[in-house]
Amino acid sequence: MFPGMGGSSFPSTSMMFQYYASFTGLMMMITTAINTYVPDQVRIYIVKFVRNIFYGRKNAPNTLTVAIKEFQGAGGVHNQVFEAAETYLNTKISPTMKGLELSKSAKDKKVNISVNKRSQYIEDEFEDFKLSWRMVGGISNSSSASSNRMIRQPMMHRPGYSDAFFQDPAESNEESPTRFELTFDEKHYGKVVESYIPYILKKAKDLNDANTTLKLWSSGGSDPYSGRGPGVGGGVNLQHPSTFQTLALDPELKKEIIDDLDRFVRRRDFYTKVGKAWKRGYLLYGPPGTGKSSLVAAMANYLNFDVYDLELTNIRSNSQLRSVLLGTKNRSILLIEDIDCSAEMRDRSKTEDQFDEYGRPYRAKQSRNPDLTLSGLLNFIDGIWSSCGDERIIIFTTNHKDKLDPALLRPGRMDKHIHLSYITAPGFRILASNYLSVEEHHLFGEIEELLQASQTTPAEVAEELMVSDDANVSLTGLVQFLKRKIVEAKRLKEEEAQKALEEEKDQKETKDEEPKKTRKSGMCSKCGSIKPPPGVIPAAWEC
Ligand SMILES: Nc1ncnc2c1ncn2[C@@H]1O[C@H](COP(=O)(O)OP(=O)(O)OP(=O)(O)O)[C@@H](O)[C@H]1O
Repeated sequence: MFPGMGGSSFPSTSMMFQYYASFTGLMMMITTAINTYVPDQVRIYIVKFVRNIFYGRKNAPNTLTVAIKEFQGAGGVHNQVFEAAETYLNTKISPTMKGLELSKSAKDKKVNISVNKRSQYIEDEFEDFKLSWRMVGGISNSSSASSNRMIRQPMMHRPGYSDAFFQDPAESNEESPTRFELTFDEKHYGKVVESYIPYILKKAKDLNDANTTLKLWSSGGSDPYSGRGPGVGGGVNLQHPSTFQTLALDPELKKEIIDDLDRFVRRRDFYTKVGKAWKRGYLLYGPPGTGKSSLVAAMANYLNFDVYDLELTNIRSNSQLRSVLLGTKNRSILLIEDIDCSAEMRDRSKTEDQFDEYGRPYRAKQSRNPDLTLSGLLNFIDGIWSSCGDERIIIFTTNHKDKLDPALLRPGRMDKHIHLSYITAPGFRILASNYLSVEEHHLFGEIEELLQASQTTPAEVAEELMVSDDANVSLTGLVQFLKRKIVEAKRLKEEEAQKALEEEKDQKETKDEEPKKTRKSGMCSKCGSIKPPPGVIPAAWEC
């Protein structure tokens, strides 16, 4: 009979709770005391002892823990196994887990559920054995601190696997690199390496291919040595809605670009066979507002590639550039915009005008690295990508192809040059359909004629089409805008012609005046020498 049970042989429910609470409290106290006062080596012994009681000395599993670091090697290249594990483990979520996170971007079709992997063990089963995952190390924050606490409490978690976590307690400090620890019975080592890890890589690739949320990484602002990744700041979801459907481009050009991309992603074997890095370079050029950035986003959305926006002005040294490049993932686009605005990338033989032909001031984009030249940058990218990159695209954009360093324009340097120009009738129809949902309208004919007579960018048309949801209002506004634009262009042209005429006249007058001036000042009209030869009258002599 239990104390406090009265005449009954079973404890009451409230008594049961009391016993349970006391037992749990006692266990917690013991655990805390062990963790605080018992040295690690003694704890290992206790864990082994308890494990042998559970399993018997012979049957106790010998667990093995392997570390999968976020970055590999001294250069800090992304470890594909780590990336794959991160993606894969989100499929192992159960509602009882701690740190569940829900998110949804405007682009996602459904709510994404992920889990804070630092806060717990995630169990998995493969074929006939079990494995346990946990993320440790990295940035010092509360969640990593809590994961470190778990390392120090093996008795509270999976006695069979505990001693592996004691292998190197010092490694678990908060400054250690972020990594996954994968723990399993060592007899399955071969299966893990040969089957389980390849299975995770494949599974993660399938998941990534199906996932439409792309990332835009920027090299701007973040400190590459802060430990938050090698030089590329935290990625933000790329929510640029541009796709090949929404892009106002001539259909042939659109098809050409899509075919080129398809061909590129299909040709892994070809690149391996010819011993070339699997990469492709595009130079997008054209006036502002013709859709260069929109095309980059459409390409990323089409291929499901992340975009790394490399801001050259933030690059201070070659080692930083190297670090940034090494931080880029496979299946990604490296974007370098407005390459002509970077003084180092310009053709130095061209005059440094203050304004471009579109009336826009040149943005002073000076790399902080005086050693960085265009050919240096290109060689660097080639070298790094040849050795460690796969399935990469590099895109340069410029408003001024004519001002670029010829090194970039040399045949074979960029694989494809794409000219984005002023809008044409098919492009306009795409925008009208996207913005106003109209496929046909009585003003279309007039608008198409006006577009032909003007140099109008898709950005300008898009702005007019957004004025009202009422197609009549927006299209009438567009007609007026185009008419004004044509009148204005005509006026500017006349003004320029007038100016040119006046300049020509001035030059002629100056030329006519020059000999007179020379005579007046007593200078030779050919060589400019001031002293006339002896016996020559200053007003009329020549050497
Ligand atoms: N070809 C296009 N198709 C659809 N929309 C476009 C196109 N070009 C421009 N736009 C619209 O104009 C906006 C600005 O265009 P975008 O930034 O892509 O031009 P850009 O050529 O990159 O300009 P810049 O040279 O100034 O960087 C886009 O957000 C989009 O709304």
